[in-house]
Amino acid sequence: MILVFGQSGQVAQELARLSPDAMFLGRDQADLSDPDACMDAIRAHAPRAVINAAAYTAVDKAEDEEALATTINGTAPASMAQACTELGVPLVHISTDYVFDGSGEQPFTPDQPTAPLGAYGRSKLAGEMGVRAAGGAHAILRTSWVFSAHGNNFVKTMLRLGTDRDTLRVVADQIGGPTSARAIAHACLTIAEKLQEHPDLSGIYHFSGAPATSWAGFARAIMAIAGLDCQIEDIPSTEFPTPAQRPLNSRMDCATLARFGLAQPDWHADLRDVIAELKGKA
Ligand SMILES: NC(=O)C1=CN([C@@H]2O[C@H](COP(=O)(O)OP(=O)(O)OC[C@H]3O[C@@H](n4cnc5c(N)ncnc54)[C@H](OP(=O)(O)O)[C@@H]3O)[C@@H](O)[C@H]2O)C=CC1
Ligand SMILES: Cc1cn([C@H]2C[C@H](O)[C@@H](COP(=O)(O)OP(=O)(O)O[C@H]3O[C@@H](C)C(=O)[C@@H](O)[C@H]3O)O2)c(=O)[nH]c1=O
Ligand SMILES: [Mg+2]
Repeated sequence: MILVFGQSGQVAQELARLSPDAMFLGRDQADLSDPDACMDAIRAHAPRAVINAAAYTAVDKAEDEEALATTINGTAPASMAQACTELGVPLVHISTDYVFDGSGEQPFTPDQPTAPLGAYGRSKLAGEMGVRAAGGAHAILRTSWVFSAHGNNFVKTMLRLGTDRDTLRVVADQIGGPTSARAIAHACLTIAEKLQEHPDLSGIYHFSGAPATSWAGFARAIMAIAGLDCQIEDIPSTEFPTPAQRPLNSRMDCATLARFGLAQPDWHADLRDVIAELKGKA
């Protein structure tokens, strides 16, 4: 059995669709603010692989709650990895582009130095280090700009705002790869299967949607596909102040994912699917 931490999140819900036989632990079954409980859950269920799809993802709020974010995103994954190492089963752990400082214009490779700009990024980096330190079979999958029909995400925010407003001001100097939760879930399952036979493939991998765009570019695509008459005005990040600073360059080089037979997903195609799904629900 594959054990998944997370139940209500974007990636967890897509994992449930693709792999209904997996076991999903929501907050009630395993609270990541109690890392020992996560360790105990793995020991108790003795799965053949573990996927961690739960995290503290409120980027701005993390600035005020760094200790809690660090327990959930740093200590809990480290404890999961220790339990997985004991059992000899692989852990697939999801991380973020926000571990980088966003300098330059080239895509970051997995081995490039990290330097998070905010508390969320620091907490996720702590998780990466904890997972690696446990010394077992693992994949750290760094992804970015996750969207889906569930939960909170930029696509749903834009659809909501775009319905009421004629224009929206959106940052155009942060560049990255929007990634569907569906594609991430598929990648996690593929990697979890392969790592069981090939623990030598352990390491950090990048997985983000292509082609790279800005949040403003992504917003325009959302309005176009949804048929909403809302103009997107390009603004610099300096005109959209937020408690946490975001990286300007979130481009990630995903080439090494080919080791698992995975390529970058086309976010346009996935965005069409998500918007169609949301329209179906409405
Ligand atoms: N969202 C994004 O844009 C990006 C996300 N990532 C990473 O991808 C992964 C999946 O993110 P995504 O699906 O978007 O996340 P969501 O924000 O959609 O969901 C987060 C999940 O974590 C759970 N969770 C939060 N705190 C706890 C806790 N203390 N104990 C147990 N569960 C908890 C939530 O449960 P509940 O519903 O009960 O709160 C929820 O199921 C994370 O590792 C995230 O860091 C990486 C790049 C971009
Ligand atoms: C709503 C809105 C946002 N923005 C900007 C703010 C921000 O720079 C950008 C995206 O807004 P969000 O709130 O979705 O950003 P954010 O929550 O920081 O998204 C991040 O979440 C974490 C979990 C990750 O790991 C990252 O990969 C990334 O997806 O758009 C505008 O410019 N105009 C607007 O009207
Ligand atoms: Mg957000």
